[in-house]
This record gives sequence, structure tokens and C-alpha cells, in this order.
Amino acid sequence: MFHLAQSLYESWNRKEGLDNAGKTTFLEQLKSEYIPNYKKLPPNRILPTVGQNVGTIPFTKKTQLKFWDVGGQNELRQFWSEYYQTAHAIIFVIDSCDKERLVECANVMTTIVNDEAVEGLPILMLANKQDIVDEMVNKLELQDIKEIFNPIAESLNARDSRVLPISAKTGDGVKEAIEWLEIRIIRNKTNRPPVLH
Ligand SMILES: Nc1nc2c(ncn2[C@@H]2O[C@H](COP(=O)(O)OP(=O)(O)OP(=O)(O)O)[C@@H](O)[C@H]2O)c(=O)[nH]1
Ligand SMILES: [Mg+2]
Repeated sequence: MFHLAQSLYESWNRKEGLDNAGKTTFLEQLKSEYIPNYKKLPPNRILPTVGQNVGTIPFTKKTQLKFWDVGGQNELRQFWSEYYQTAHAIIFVIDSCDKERLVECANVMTTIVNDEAVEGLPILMLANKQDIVDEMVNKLELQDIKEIFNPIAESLNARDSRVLPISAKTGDGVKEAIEWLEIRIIRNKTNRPPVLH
């Protein structure tokens, strides 16, 4: 049986020392969509991640996708690189409603793609929190996010990368995103073979 490893990464909240982009919410949403009878944690039970959350999704009869959701707080980022060697893809979650941290978010992304261990890995960038429609919130346009993040992901060699809009809260776009990723992971299996059990 294939066992495909993936990692979840994203930006962090410099001001509060916490991340808030929605990685854990996204993993909960994935579990509820792919694991029969899985009861999603209510949003108020999802705390900032300090260690890691691991989730295995039975994607097809033959394939499992394993996700490591790692905390995005600034001081936790030093541990991210430990995951790169065994990862088959990276998912980078962006808070579309956090314009103030966009530059820092882009800098974190640049650091990730410049790590040699990440070379050739597909990178999926999720413009999260698309459900928020509030005139008081200065939300980023999807096109703006693409213009910033696509060139970063594509800067080293030819690699598969894509910015997709999602709402981890409502689940909109989540299945499409994972289906995109699964195709790229399989396409890249010569470089990063699956873990066989
Ligand atoms: N409206 C809305 N809120 C969201 C969405 N995704 C996450 N949130 C909220 O954003 C906050 C942070 O979500 P988390 O999933 O804990 O974020 P995280 O990226 O795992 O944060 P760290 O673990 O600190 O790195 C919570 O209040 C969530 O309910 C979304 O798609 N829409
Ligand atoms: Mg978290």
C-alpha cells in the first residue's frame, strides 16, 4: 500500500507570536471529508499548534496521504526543515484576510523553497478564509496572492505549484486542492517514491 507523506506549512503571526492561517482547521476539514464517521473538532477546540498534528487520510483503496500539521509560530519554524527530507509535497496555507503579514508570509515561503531538500517537491499554496466577506476586512484578492506566491514557488527549477482558493471552515475548495496535489505527488514519484507498507 502506498503511504504518501506530506507536510503542512504556512506563515506565522509575528505580532502575537502565533499563527492563525488555518492549517489545523484545514486538516480537520480534510479528515471529516475523507474519514468515514469522523467528528470534526469544533473551531473553539482548535488551539494554536505547539507540537505537530498528524493525520492520515484514506484517499483511495491503495493510497493513504499522511499530513503533518506543524505550528506556525516563529520559534517553531526552525523545526520545519526536519520534515522536508521525507515529505512528498508541501502545503502552504495563507490567511487571505491578513494583508499586513503578506510580506512576511512571502519571506517564509522564500526560505522554504530555497531549502535544498524541498527541490522538486510540488507546492500547493492555499489562499484560505475565502468565506470571509466583510467590508471591514481588507481581504487580499486571489490574483494578488498568485502574483506574489507563484514566482516564489517556481523560482527553483521547474516544479509543480499552484495557488488555490479555499475555506478550511466551510470546506469549499478543499477536495479540489487535495486532488490537484495527489496528481502531482504521483507524477513526482520517480524523485520521491512513495513509502510502501
Ligand atoms: N472564517 C474562517 N476562519 C478560519 C478559517 N480557517 C481557520 N479559521 C480560523 O482561524 C483561526 C486559526 O485557525 P488554526 O487552524 O488554529 O490556524 P493554524 O494555522 O493551525 O495556527 P497555528 O497552529 O498557530 O500555526 C481559528 O480561529 C479558526 O477558526 C476559514 O477558512 N475561515
Ligand atoms: Mg495549528
